[in-house]
Order: sequence, then structure tokens, then C-alpha cells
Amino acid sequence: MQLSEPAPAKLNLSLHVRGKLPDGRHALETVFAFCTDGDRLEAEAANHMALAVVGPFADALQDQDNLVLRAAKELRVAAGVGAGASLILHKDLPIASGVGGGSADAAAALRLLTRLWGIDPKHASAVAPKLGSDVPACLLSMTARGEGVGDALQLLVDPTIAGTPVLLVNPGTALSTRDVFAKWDGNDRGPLGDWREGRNDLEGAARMLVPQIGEVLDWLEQRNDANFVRMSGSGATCFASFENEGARDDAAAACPSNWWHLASFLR
Ligand SMILES: C[C@](O)(CO)[C@H](O)COP(=O)(O)OP(=O)(O)OC[C@H]1O[C@@H](n2ccc(N)nc2=O)[C@H](O)[C@@H]1O
Ligand SMILES: Nc1ncnc2c1ncn2[C@@H]1O[C@H](COP(=O)(O)OP(=O)(O)OP(=O)(O)O)[C@@H](O)[C@H]1O
Repeated sequence: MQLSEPAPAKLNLSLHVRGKLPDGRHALETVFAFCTDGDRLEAEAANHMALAVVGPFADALQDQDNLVLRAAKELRVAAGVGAGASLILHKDLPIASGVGGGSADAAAALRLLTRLWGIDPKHASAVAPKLGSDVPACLLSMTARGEGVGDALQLLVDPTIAGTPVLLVNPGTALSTRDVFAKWDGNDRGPLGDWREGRNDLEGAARMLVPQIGEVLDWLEQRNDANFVRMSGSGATCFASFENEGARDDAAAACPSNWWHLASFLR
């Protein structure tokens, strides 16, 4: 039997960086939201562990250690499972783009293999933080406030979020999360209250590395009925929420062809 699991794209509606921690990572206050679109993972029972990657961004991943396999191996050890799995990842999200693609894929693997192997979900929760700061949020894939390194989560009930039409736009340049944090200016600009009034404190650092982010943000600001425009995570993907689906689709149709875009909804 083949099982399938979505790996929804992650957005940081706001992202405040509050300081540097002793381990070199950064203390964050963020609101995570998720899209109704993203990557997708399929699995079938097998004796061995194997992964095939297909889809528009598959080639960029062929030669490296995939977070899906790391997640599968860590979960197998944590839960003491002897079985394997044959996995297929449909890679539709750009790599290193601030929408948590790798984290979403790893989280999807944890959920999918928990079902396939019939194991206690507590093992997935225990493994998630070891795979990356965004993986616990992606495991949840529900609107949440994140603190600590982004892994201390509290569900956020906000009835204005689900169903909002959004357009994600990336100028086509991969951006390393580590490099962006390294360029953060070290200024704590204060806590995050309401996400609508927040900021993305990594925007300045990301724009130093990829100046086209400024062009994408300006372009989104100029779209009709765009009412909330921001960069997600460490960039370079930016997004706008729209008053209605038609306005979002008009913006998607006008998007320059050398930029990647995804028309979706918040879930
Ligand atoms: C920027 C965000 O996307 C916001 O949600 C995340 O904080 C990044 O999460 P992620 O991609 O899962 O990142 P990780 O794989 O854990 O870390 C990549 C690198 O980003 C930096 N990093 C990450 C998270 C954090 N709170 N502080 C950091 O300084 C570290 O240099 C780390 O080596
Ligand atoms: N399945 C995967 N999908 C994407 N990247 C992966 C995957 N497996 C491993 N990686 C590696 O992880 C790195 C981070 O990729 P990812 O797409 O998660 O970044 P991101 O979108 O900037 O994430 P975040 O918003 O969490 O910072 C990539 O440079 C890539 O080398």
C-alpha cells in the first residue's frame, strides 16, 4: 500500500531575532504559518531504505544528503524499527529559499513513517529538533508562535489566517540560512507582539547577499489588493497576502518569468 503526505511550504509571518545564544544559534520570536501547497512525499513498505526525488527542483538535490533520509534513519533508530521504506519525494519548492522546504520534507517523512511503521508519534516529536530548527514547526504544520531557536511552539488561534490567498515569489537565487544569520547586525529591535505589526529582522542581512530581494518586495507592494508583504525566513522568498483569489491570480500572471512563484492559500 502506498501512503502519501503533504510537506506544506512554511512562511514566517514575522521573524524577530532577539540575540545570539551560547551555541552560536539565535534566539527568535516568530509566527509560523503554512501554505496549502508545497512538496509531497510518498512511501511504501520495504526491507531497505531508499529515496527517489522527482519534480522541478529534483536535480538540485541529487548529489547531497537528503533531510528525508536523515529523518527516516533517525526515526528508525529512535523507535527501534527494523523495517525500511521506499520513498518518493516530489520536490516542487526551491532549495534554500526560506520556505522551509527541507524542514517540511523531513517533517513529512516523520509523519508518514510514523503511520507506515505504526509507531508512537512521540518518537517523531523527539527526533524533529535534531534535524533542524524549523522541523518541529513543520511537524505541526499549523499556525504557531515559535520562540527559543524556533522550536518552542505555541499554537496560535487567529481566524483571519486560514484561507487567505498568498503569492510566494523567489528571485531565483539560493540563500544559505547560516550565511544570512552570520550577516545579522546584532541589534535586538524588540519583542514580537501582533504578527501584523512585526518585522523580518533577517531582511537586511538577506538583501546584502541577494539585492534582488528588494526588487521582489517592491514588486509585490505594487500589486493591486496586496495587503501584507514580507520576506519569509532567511529569504530569498517573499510573499504577499491578497484581498481575494482573483487579485492574487492577476499578480501571479504578471510575475516576471525569471522569478519562481507559487499561488497558494494559508492553511
Ligand atoms: C530562519 C528560519 O527559517 C526561521 O524559521 C529558521 O530559523 C532556520 O531554520 P532551519 O533552516 O531549520 O535552520 P537549521 O538547519 O537549524 O540551521 C541552519 C543554520 O542557521 C543558523 N541558525 C538557525 C536557527 C537559529 N535559531 N539560529 C541560527 O543561527 C545556524 O547557523 C545554523 O547552522
Ligand atoms: N529535501 C530537501 N529539500 C531541500 N533542501 C534539502 C533537502 N535535503 C537536504 N537539503 C539541504 O538543506 C539546505 C536547506 O534547504 P531548505 O530548502 O530547507 O532551506 P530553506 O528553505 O532556507 O529553509 P528555512 O526556511 O527552514 O531556512 C539546502 O541547502 C540543501 O542542501
